[in-house]
Amino acid sequence: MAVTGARTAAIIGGGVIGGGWAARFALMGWNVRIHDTDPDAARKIGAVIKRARAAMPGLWDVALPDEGKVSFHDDLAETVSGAEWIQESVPERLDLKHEIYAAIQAACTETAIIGSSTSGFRPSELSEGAARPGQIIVAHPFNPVYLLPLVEIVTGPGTGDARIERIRTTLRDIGSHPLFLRREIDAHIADRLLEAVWREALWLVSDGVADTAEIDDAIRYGFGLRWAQMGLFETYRIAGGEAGMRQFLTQFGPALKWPWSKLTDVPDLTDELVETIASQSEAQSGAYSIADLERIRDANLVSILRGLKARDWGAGRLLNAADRRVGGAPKGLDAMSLTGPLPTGARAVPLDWSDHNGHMTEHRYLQAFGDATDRFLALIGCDADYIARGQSFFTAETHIRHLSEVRAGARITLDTQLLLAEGRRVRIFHRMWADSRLVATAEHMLVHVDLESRRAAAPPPDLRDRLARIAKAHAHLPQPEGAGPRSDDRSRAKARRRRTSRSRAIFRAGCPPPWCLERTASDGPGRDRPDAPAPRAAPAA
Ligand SMILES: NC(=O)C1=CN([C@@H]2O[C@H](COP(=O)(O)OP(=O)(O)OC[C@H]3O[C@@H](n4cnc5c(N)ncnc54)[C@H](O)[C@@H]3O)[C@@H](O)[C@H]2O)C=CC1
Ligand SMILES: C[N+](C)(C)CC(=O)CC(=O)[O-]
Repeated sequence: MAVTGARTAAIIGGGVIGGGWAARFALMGWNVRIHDTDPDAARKIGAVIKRARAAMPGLWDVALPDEGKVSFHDDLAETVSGAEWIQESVPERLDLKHEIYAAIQAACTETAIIGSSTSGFRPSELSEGAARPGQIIVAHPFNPVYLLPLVEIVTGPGTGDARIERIRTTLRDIGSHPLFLRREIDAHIADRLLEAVWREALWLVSDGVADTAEIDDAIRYGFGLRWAQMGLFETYRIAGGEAGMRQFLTQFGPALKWPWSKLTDVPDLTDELVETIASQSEAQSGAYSIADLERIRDANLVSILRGLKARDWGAGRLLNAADRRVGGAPKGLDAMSLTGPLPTGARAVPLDWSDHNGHMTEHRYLQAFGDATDRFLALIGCDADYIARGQSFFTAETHIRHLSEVRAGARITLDTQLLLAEGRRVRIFHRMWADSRLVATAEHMLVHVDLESRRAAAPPPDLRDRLARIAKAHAHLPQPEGAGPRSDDRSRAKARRRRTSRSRAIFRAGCPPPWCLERTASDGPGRDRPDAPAPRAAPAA
């Protein structure tokens, strides 16, 4: 049953949270065995995994491992036998959880980690009467488990250093962020905070101060936006002005003694209050089904997380580190075969790259091809250090062909053929594949430039040598279908165009002056124009 080399996770209870765990493990390449007493569990988890496939892999800017095999088992012992990580996500009832651990420990290996998704029980409560108490820990995730990185870890005295290290590395391997609690408390850290806000929100409704939509607006238009990127303490540090946190505490400390919040006082969930909240919630969100809301939530979270990723901040920084772990160090040119197009990208299509037609939108093709160009340039030595030393390539011309559609979550790979490396000019041809389907191609004309003068300049010998090595190998490859004419035909055509339209073309706003791009090392100084403007195209890197 197991795919060779893949690790195995067992999920006991595959509801909202167990389904999310199953999706995260499977999409990170683990084989996943699921045991759930609900006969409808396979359908429900299938829907979660489908949603996760569209949303999760695109959070990474590198390709994730091949998806693991997901299987369903009626027998709990069969589910957990030989599994490395066993995640219990049955309803929040201590007696039920105890029953489940007894059955798990009778069948699992002693080295397996048994994590509980419990929102509030402590490890000492969970492991009461267990055969091996140290084996059971709290691993509390956040919904949706396949997108949110946080997992609160609460261990007990018997957990042991070696197991703690395995918990840390395993969760990092699946792209999660383990937050180890210093000691056990009811409801860990996050649910303690959430519960306080939740209680206040219920009081606000119960007291008729606000309805459910108004309370949600207070969060999503205000402090909710701040919390996603800086949390509470960093946010309030800024609110103290230049004097920071000390000033904030001095200024707002007294308010803590005022009756602003109801703290542990809980409103009675009378039938009337339940009806009030349920009908307000229906008026607020009833236009959407739960499945619609889950899709909208996932798309919003992906955009927020990818935004934070671009800023390399908070959860985004975490994801960038996960990219480096999953993608590993990129191969250099010397480690590559040059007999075919060079591999220049592999990733999944992010959810927020989709448009109203339900497939990857136009400008994201340019982004994916632009990333492939950057990778190609890094391979020939034009990397961040090279650019910092004052030289780079600018893209002067791009031609993209869309051949077949791709949807969010689809894995795409890119490869690059060098068509021309002559003087300052480099012409490359990228192909984008989804499985074995050619979905798009892009041809780019790049010009090597001096970043000080902003003008075309000959590349240095080491860079020219690497280009020449690739060019020699790629000269044996057939001209790709859809590529522009070869350089000889191109030069002749351009020369013709130059004769007829040079004066009109040069100064058209935003257009790179063709004569500037066409100059080659063999052009000689006689063709230099003292009034030549710099190429105006976007930088490639
Ligand atoms: N829903 C949430 O937002 C979060 C819940 N949690 C925790 O995760 C755990 C599970 O919660 P949910 O997924 O929300 O509940 P759920 O009700 O959606 O899922 C529970 C699943 O367990 C299955 N189940 C019940 N008895 C079983 C048994 N004896 N053997 C195998 N499967 C059994 C049910 O059929 C169901 O599919 C709870 O401990 C909860 O506190 C943690 C984080 C967030
Ligand atoms: C409401 N809840 C206590 C089950 C919430 C959690 O445990 C975490 C979450 O995802 O909000």
